Amino acid sequence: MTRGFYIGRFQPFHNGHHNMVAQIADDVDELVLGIGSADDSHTVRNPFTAGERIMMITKSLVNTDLVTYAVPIEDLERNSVWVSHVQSMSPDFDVAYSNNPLVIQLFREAGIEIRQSPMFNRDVLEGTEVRERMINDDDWQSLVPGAVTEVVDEIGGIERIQMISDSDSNGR
Ligand SMILES: Nc1ncnc2c1ncn2[C@@H]1O[C@H](COP(=O)(O)OP(=O)(O)OP(=O)(O)O)[C@@H](O)[C@H]1O
Ligand SMILES: NC(=O)c1ccc[n+]([C@@H]2O[C@H](COP(=O)(O)O)[C@@H](O)[C@H]2O)c1
Repeated sequence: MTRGFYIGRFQPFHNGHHNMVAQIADDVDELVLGIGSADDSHTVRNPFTAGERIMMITKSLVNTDLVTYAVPIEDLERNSVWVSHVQSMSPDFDVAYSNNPLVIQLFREAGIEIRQSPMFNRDVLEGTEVRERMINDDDWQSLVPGAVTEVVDEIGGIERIQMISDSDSNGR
């Protein structure tokens, strides 16, 4: 039995993340999805709460042939103890997945196996691009699983991100 760990901010969970999970599913029996920056929400860069991101992920992966756990992980001021913090919040895992250079470095230094994946269609499958389209009333729905569109509708996500962007001093 192998359990993997995949961390991201998932703001929102998009088709690039979904493809990455589909690929990871070939390697592992179970997967923990770490919801990074769990303490942040209501900014342009991090518009959705940890709870909202749990809904997006759980509903998007309902038909995936994999046991999944979504676990919120708050940020820390100290990178040097971040991996221990992650381990303290997550079910045990054998291998971590990320394409983020800092995350890769921290797991490596902690002696944990880390795997990267190719980027899928990165010119559009990027959280920043999805959020820009939400703000500008462009087509963001084609970049995310159908379940994410439903969650964003349910929580009034478009109204929220447009409001934040209007009043904004938060970075994108
Ligand atoms: N299109 C993609 N294909 C493969 N992996 C991706 C893709 N987009 C993001 N990832 C990876 O998924 C993980 C989580 O990504 P993250 O939540 O930061 O999304 P992002 O699209 O990079 O968002 P943002 O633009 O908001 O920073 C990171 O390791 C990231 O490199
Ligand atoms: N010191 C820390 O709190 C620390 C260090 C490395 C990564 N992280 C988090 O891990 C997540 C990585 O996800 P992304 O690949 O989506 O950036 C982010 O939420 C990031 O803030 C936090």
